[in-house]
Amino acid sequence: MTELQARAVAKAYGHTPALRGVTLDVAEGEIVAVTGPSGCGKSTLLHCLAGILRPDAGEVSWNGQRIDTWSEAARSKLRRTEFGVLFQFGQLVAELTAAENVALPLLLAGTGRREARTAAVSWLDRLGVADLADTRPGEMSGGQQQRCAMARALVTEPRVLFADEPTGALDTLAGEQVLTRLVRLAREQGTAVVLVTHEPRIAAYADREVVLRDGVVDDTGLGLDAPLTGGQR
Ligand SMILES: Nc1ncnc2c1ncn2[C@@H]1O[C@H](COP(=O)(O)OP(=O)(O)OP(=O)(O)O)[C@@H](O)[C@H]1O
Repeated sequence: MTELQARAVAKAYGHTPALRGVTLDVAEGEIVAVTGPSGCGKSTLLHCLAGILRPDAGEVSWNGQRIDTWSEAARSKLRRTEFGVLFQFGQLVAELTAAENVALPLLLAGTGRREARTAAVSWLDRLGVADLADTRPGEMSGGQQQRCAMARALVTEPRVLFADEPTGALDTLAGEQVLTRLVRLAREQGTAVVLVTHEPRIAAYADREVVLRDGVVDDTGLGLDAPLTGGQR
């Protein structure tokens, strides 16, 4: 069943068009990689799908309901409940321990402290960093921080996780290890993932790859192997 739909989504920053009519469906539990050259609109599309940005034209729907017309408060609530968002730099709160960081979305949703802590430690364990529960981000490696950020993005068991180059700050091997774990955990709990990445290797973990080029979906079927006429890969 299609849960998330973008219809002819367009978005410009001033006179710079970023998206020029993108149509895309994400089914329940589907893992979709969004790839394409730098500047082709990947992050903008992710932000529009997640309700962070409002498109200038077109529609974004979730479970058959149009969400791009919702208020900022309603879209923000959706991101705290049914959606999860993960960026390249995990953006952990420096003053909080790993467990406190991961528990935060649950506490904001009204879960009790003890229950939130238990769930946080369990997710840290699933990401392989339970031993860091009482450690602050400043004392962790980049990969460890990113695992904690992933635990925090998954602890609410979102229906869709939006991840923008989530391992971009890690070296290839560390990035791939963290990502395979993320994909496995998402599959286990039926979370759909929209994953923005530059890396064709990483896109291989997805069920489907959507290639953007100059703000539109490239459906030539040539993907990233197509010769480029401009821009960088
Ligand atoms: N805040 C902004 N203000 C102005 N222009 C922007 C802004 N964000 C993005 N753009 C422009 O919109 C276009 C699409 O940017 P976007 O970040 O969505 O691409 P991307 O494919 O994610 O790029 P990258 O792979 O380099 O991260 C680019 O031309 C970019 O320069």
